[in-house]
Amino acid sequence: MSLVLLDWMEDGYAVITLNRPEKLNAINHQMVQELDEALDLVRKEDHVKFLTVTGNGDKAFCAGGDLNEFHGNLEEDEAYDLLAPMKNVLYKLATLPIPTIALLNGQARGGGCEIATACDFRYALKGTSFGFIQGKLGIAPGWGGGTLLYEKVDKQAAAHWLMTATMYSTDQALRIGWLHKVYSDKEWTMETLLQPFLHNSQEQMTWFKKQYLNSLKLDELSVRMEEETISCSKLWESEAHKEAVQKFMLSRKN
Ligand SMILES: CC[C@@H](C(=O)O)C(=O)SCCNC(=O)CCNC(=O)[C@H](O)C(C)(C)COP(=O)(O)OP(=O)(O)OC[C@H]1O[C@@H](n2cnc3c(N)ncnc32)[C@H](O)[C@@H]1OP(=O)(O)O
Repeated sequence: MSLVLLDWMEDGYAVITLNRPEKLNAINHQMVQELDEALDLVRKEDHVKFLTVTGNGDKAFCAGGDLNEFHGNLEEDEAYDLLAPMKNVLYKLATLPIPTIALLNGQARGGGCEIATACDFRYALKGTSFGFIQGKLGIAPGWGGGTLLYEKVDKQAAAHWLMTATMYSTDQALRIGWLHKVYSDKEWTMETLLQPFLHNSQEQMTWFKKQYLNSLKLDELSVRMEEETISCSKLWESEAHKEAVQKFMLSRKN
C-alpha cells in the first residue's frame, strides 16, 4: 500500500497526502522513500502551479518520526543514517521550484512540524495544535526543520519554540507568523483554501517562488540543515532520549 499519495488536480495543482492515519501519519522509512519519489515527480511536471501537503484522517497531519524505526537505542552513526534521508527530502521540499502549502488538517508533532515548516505556507484547521516537542525527548529537530524554522519566523520566536518544546494552539502559531490562516470545519474545502492561488499562471507561480528562493542563501541553508542532522544524531545517544522513547513505547503496550 502507498503510504504517500500523489494526486494531480484538474485546476493545475498537485496534492501529497501522508497516508498512514492509523499511526497518525508518523513517518517511517517507506514514507521517506515515497515522499522523495513524489517530490521528484512533481518537480518534473512543468504544468503544475503549486503543491499542497496534507495528512489523511481527522486526527493528525503528522505525529513525527515513527518511534518504532526512529527508536531510542540507535548509535550516533545509525541515527545519522536514518535522519539524513528525511533531511534531504525536506531540503527538496523547501527548494521545490513551485510554491508549497501545508494543509494542517490535524495536530503536528516533532517531525510533523518540520515537514510543515519546509512548506512555504501553512493553513490550519481550527482546534489543531502543533509542537516542536523534540526538546522534551532529549533531542532537537533532526530533519533540518529547526533550521527552516529560523527562516520562516522571527529568530527569537523560533528559539523560544524549540527550547521550550511546548504545544502551540492555532492562535499562538498565528501570532508568531508560523501559521498563515486558520479555517473552521465548514470552510475547510479545497475551493476555499486554495482559491487565492488558483488565478495565478504556472509562470507567475514559478517566478514568485524563484524570487523567494533567491532571498534564502541556499548553499548555506543546506550546510546548516546538515549540521542540524549531525547534532541530533549526537543527542540521540543521550539517556534522556532513550528514556523518553521508552516511555512512549511502554505507554503503547498498556
Ligand atoms: C524521530 C524524528 C524526530 C525529528 O527529527 O523531528 C521526531 O519526529 S521526534 C517526535 C516524535 N513524535 C512523538 O514523540 C509523538 C508520539 N505520539 C504521541 O505522543 C501520541 O501518539 C499523540 C501524538 C500525543 C497522540 O495521542 P493519542 O491521540 O492518544 O493517539 P495514540 O497515541 O493512541 O496514537 C494512535 C496510534 O498512532 C501511533 N503513533 C502515534 N505517534 C507515533 C509515532 N511518532 N511513531 C509511531 N507510532 C505513533 C500510536 O502508537 C497509536 O498506534 P497503536 O499503538 O497501534 O494504537
